[in-house]
Amino acid sequence: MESLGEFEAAARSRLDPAYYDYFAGGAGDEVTLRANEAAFDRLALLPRVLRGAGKLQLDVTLLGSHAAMPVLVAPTAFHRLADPEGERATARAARTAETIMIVSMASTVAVEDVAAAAPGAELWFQLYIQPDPAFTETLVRRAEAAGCKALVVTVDSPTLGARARDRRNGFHDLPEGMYCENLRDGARVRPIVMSPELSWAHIDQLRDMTALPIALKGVAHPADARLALDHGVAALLVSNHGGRQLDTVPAAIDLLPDIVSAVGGAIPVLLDGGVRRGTDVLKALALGAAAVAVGRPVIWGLAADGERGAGRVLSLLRSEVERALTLCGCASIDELEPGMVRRAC
Ligand SMILES: Cc1cc2nc3c(=O)[nH]c(=O)nc-3n(C[C@H](O)[C@H](O)[C@H](O)COP(=O)(O)O)c2cc1C
Ligand SMILES: CC(C)CC(=O)C(=O)O
Repeated sequence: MESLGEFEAAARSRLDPAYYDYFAGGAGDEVTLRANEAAFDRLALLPRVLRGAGKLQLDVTLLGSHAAMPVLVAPTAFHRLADPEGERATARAARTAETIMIVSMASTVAVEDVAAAAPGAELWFQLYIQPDPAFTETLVRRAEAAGCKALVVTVDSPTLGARARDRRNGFHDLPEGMYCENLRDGARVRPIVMSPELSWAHIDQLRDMTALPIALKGVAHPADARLALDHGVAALLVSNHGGRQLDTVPAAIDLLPDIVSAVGGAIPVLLDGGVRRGTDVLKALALGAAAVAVGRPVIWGLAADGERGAGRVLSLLRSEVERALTLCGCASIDELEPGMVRRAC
């Protein structure tokens, strides 16, 4: 398969339609879901020429973790719905691509087992802070012990987005025998609680609880980006949750410039949402992202062909980034700058 679009088609033909809809769908009228991809298409790249470019350089170091390319695996739930090996397969694919996998708190393989399946993989852990601080601490300790190098706290989910496809399909529970393994607490599996009561005080408490760097995922407003700096956050992930939470939030790539300017280089800014081509990666990096993450494309790879499919998605993106960078007259991703991106229409 030669493009991420083909992986989605292959995944769709293999998946139970209700699972396909869960993975593919968004909230409300899916305005934001569509906008994420469409906004990349409205941006044009302006290449430089005759630059005597040297050897390609795609490596990035983020929060002390190394990635051989500026494309990370975004945290997505329920990988065993796509492949029996689930997150084990994803972690191995990420390790082969030498990139960072952000393990979802809602993974269907326990974080310890994800780590054990892919020794040497660079893992971060995505956390929904739970109202019970003792349980949040249990999750943090498990992520630390499993070797995760950062916590990615998702802050765009004070409640779950309204997902019409799931309602229509009656999809609200994992099938028999599949669980959110990180939510096990003795004999029971706890539900994930999304709470509107979370505040910056919870971020401060988390900072006191752990030495791991904390990234916030889902910051959209520049004022919140500035507050994040005041609260010692180590990175921001600009994201609208792939259009699955509040509908009609702007496309992720359209949110990026204001967040980058609010942060003023103090901490790295990452982005996810709608990245489907190497050229999308370049646009985000040129506009100031330190790296991007991909959610659905990895799931499509996983559903199409397990570890190999997820690996192929990542290697396709890598080769697209390499070619686009060379065609832009650049050797290193550090040479990308805002002047190379134009609004196309
Ligand atoms: C099926 C699915 C499950 C997701 N699960 C989580 C999750 O557990 N935690 C989280 O913070 N974000 C979750 N997300 C959001 C992703 O991390 C990411 O923001 C989004 O997928 C990026 O958009 P993209 O799919 O267009 O690349 C999920 C997204 C999808 C599609
Ligand atoms: C609610 C979770 C289990 C997963 C999630 O964040 C999502 O489906 O977007």
